[in-house]
Amino acid sequence: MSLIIGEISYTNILPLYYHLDRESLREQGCSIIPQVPSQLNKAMSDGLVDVGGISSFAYAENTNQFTLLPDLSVSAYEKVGSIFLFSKVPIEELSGKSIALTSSSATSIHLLKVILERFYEHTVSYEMMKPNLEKMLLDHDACLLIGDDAIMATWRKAETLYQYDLASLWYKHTGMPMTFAVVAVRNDAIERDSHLVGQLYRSFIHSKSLSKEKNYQPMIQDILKTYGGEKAFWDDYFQGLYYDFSKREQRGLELYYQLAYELGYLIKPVESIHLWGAVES
Ligand SMILES: C=C(O[C@@H]1C=C(C(=O)O)C=C[C@H]1O)C(=O)O
Repeated sequence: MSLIIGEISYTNILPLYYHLDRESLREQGCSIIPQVPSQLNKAMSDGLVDVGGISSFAYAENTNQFTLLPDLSVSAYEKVGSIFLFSKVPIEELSGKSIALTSSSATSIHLLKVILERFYEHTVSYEMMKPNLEKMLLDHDACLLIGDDAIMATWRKAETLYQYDLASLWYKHTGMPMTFAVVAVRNDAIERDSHLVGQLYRSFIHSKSLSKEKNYQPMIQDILKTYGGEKAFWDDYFQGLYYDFSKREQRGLELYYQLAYELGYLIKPVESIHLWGAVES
């Protein structure tokens, strides 16, 4: 019995992992692998990771192989605070321009495409690049960064750049929340080790509840040591993120999947979001 657990190496998902009972999971043969979302998405779809946080877009590409753990996500309503388009021109003027996209993302790069193509009717060229604001903007008109790369970039970006929060743009045009990450488990891992998946699930829920109960302290104290910044910034950041996955967040995600499918970014439509233990209707 063992599980390989993926852990997104960005602070946004930390409340789900911070209070995990790592000791007990390790004793039962589990290992935890920290990687950026795009790497975890691939590792999970290749069967190298069994369970963990992944891009919500990656779930849509693997609905036949993955099941979602209920009540867990990284979602945002009016702002996310760590997924930004940095642009040399206002967003309305991006048609015909080139945009560099961070290679660490799957959800946000497709969300940006949906927003620009569907809501602004822009035709834009894209290039995937390693996350680095300065290098990305050398040969491009705009760039998309996520996670801590985006946060750090806001701390040092030039005043001349326009900055757009993708959750705010999505909310403005749809009135819906956006779910960036979900916690998925491979169906073969459920068949093999459902007891351990259950234990891990309860530990995720415990971590989420305890993180909220403690108002994200002492997690923020640790983040300050690693990343710096102001305590007030991190307090505000975590207050703006939602870690539940209620019907409302699911409806927002379904709309995103539908638009991504209509624009050809998903090969198959997502018929339904499959939650572990949920009765199929
Ligand atoms: C909230 C964020 O969401 C992240 C964005 C992801 C993506 O774009 O694929 C994947 C996982 C999330 O942790 C963030 O990057 O800040």
